[in-house]
Amino acid sequence: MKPAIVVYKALLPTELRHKLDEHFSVTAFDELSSATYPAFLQALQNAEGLLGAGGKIDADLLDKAPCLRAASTISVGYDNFDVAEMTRRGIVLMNTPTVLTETVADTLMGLVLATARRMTELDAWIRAGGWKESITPPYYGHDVHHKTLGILGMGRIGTALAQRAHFGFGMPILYHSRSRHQEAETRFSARYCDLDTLLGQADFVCIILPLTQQTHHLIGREQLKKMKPGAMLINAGRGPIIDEKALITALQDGTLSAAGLDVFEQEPLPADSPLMTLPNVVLLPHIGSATHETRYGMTACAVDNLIAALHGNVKENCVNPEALKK
Ligand SMILES: NC(=O)C1=CN([C@@H]2O[C@H](COP(=O)(O)OP(=O)(O)OC[C@H]3O[C@@H](n4cnc5c(N)ncnc54)[C@H](O)[C@@H]3O)[C@@H](O)[C@H]2O)C=CC1
Ligand SMILES: O=C(O)C(=O)CO
Repeated sequence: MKPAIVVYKALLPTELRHKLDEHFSVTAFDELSSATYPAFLQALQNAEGLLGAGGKIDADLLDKAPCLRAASTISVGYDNFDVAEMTRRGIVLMNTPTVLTETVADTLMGLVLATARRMTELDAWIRAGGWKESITPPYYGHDVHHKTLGILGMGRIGTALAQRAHFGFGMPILYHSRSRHQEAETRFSARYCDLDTLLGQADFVCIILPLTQQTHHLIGREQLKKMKPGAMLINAGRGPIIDEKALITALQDGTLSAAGLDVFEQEPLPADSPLMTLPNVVLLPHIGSATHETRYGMTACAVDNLIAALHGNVKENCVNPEALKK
């Protein structure tokens, strides 16, 4: 008999659904809503595998899935999973690094440009009947090329961003990360420094860190005050890395000149968030990796990851290899 799996919020292309069907007995939920949630919980009771995106996968939910052996997330970030609890139960967690790296670095560079050159504000301007004659110096943007870029998190995506900034825009690069990154230093002349130095010297601070206990609210009121006057803050890591209340105050009182955000403390961003009305903010709805090509690559990778995990053939993309030993 094929192992039972539950797929949620995965939007599987036909050929990937067929691939899963060859290996597993699949129960799929395109959306998780109050209408579909009871059936989802019911299906979890026999599921050996779980594949999907988002959601809070904690001990309570794992209790509802007593047969679970592997979970495969269509993302590189896995802060929504209780990894320690999964490892304790011998449940393998798989993710999709690498396939999305270049696309997310493109998004970050796009956010830097859109924020510095006020692209969304000027888009709204022209739609409201404005034209360039009415744009006076207070509405001008700022140069990006040759300005100093600060990268928080010199991992896969941070390095791809450094490559773009160095070769495409001639930007000097500062970075702060858990450890030194030789390739970024050698190939892109990136300079390692502590957080305060980076905040004090960078014209653009780009966050592409994972959300962990250590990075939660890493950027708060004190850190925002340490940023160089006129500097801009870009976040595509996870929303709670920035204290969003402090960010809003800094944007309102001029401590921070502008921000470009793909991620938020609460997602979807609440309609009454002050961020919605601030002109000096560029907002994206967590679409860092959302291109046709990359989302296909991520979904294909997550499918292969689950097949490998449930067939005891894991070679890569395992978040908690200790679980394999249980
Ligand atoms: N907005 C979006 O759509 C997307 C967001 N992401 C986010 O980007 C994150 C990074 O992705 P990758 O570059 O593939 O991961 P990675 O693991 O290659 O890089 C993360 C880097 O952060 C550093 N780091 C971790 N904790 C730190 C700390 N406390 N202090 C300083 N540095 C620390 C690590 O040393 C590493 O260099 C993901 O975890 C996810 O949260 C990723 C993809 C898409
Ligand atoms: O992969 C991730 O971590 C995302 O946020 C979505 O691509």
